[in-house]
Amino acid sequence: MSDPLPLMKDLPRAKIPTGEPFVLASGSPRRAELLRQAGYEFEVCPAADFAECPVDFPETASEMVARLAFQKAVEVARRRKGCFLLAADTLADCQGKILGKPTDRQHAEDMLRLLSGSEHDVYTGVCLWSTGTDRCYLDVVRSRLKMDSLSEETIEQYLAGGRWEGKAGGFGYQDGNDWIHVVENDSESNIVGLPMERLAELLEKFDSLADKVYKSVR
Ligand SMILES: Cc1cn([C@H]2C[C@H](O)[C@@H](COP(=O)(O)OP(=O)(O)OP(=O)(O)O)O2)c(=O)[nH]c1=O
Repeated sequence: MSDPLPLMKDLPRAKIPTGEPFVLASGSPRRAELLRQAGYEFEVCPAADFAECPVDFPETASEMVARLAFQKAVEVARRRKGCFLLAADTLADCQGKILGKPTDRQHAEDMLRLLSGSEHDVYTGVCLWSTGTDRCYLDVVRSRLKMDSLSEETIEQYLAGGRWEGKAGGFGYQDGNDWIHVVENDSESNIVGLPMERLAELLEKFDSLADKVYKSVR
């Protein structure tokens, strides 16, 4: 379900460091809306679904969002030359269980029941990549949330509204629910898919932070 993102006040914006066209390598309507609200000019070029392929080795939620953001950037960088790419990935982590987007309503319900009454973390991985100069930087931002214990009625109502679709952890912080609270790092934009404050910092410092994507072999 596509629902409008409430207006977020005072979202920061920074210059694209290389002057290349800015490309959002994501199909997330929330990420595009956040960039628009901050006043960025950009094109949208989502990564193919296979960029989110699963792997069979242990990794933390933080490692996984960094890897997936990088994979999405790699996939788009192959096709879109001479641009400044931004790719991202968002996951929730509750007691060591990593929660991505629910595959169906039952999956969303299972996630909500797991999160109900607990604290959990939301991680967003951000990959910035200047394809013209072949320099890249990866970062991860974490926010901690607490969900009240949800009644059967609340779970049923929320699932019936369909707003769980396409959202990591099966719920949207932005949906105006009074049962979800920020405990640490109140970057609301991070929770909904793109840490706008960190993005502006990374753009400002990109020239000193970023490194060649591959140093020796390409
Ligand atoms: C935790 C949380 C996530 N989300 C969203 C942000 C992301 O769009 C989505 C996580 O899925 P992602 O795989 O990070 O992104 P996406 O599939 O929407 O887009 P793409 O893969 O093309 O980049 O969950 C919310 O909207 N609200 C929330 O509270």
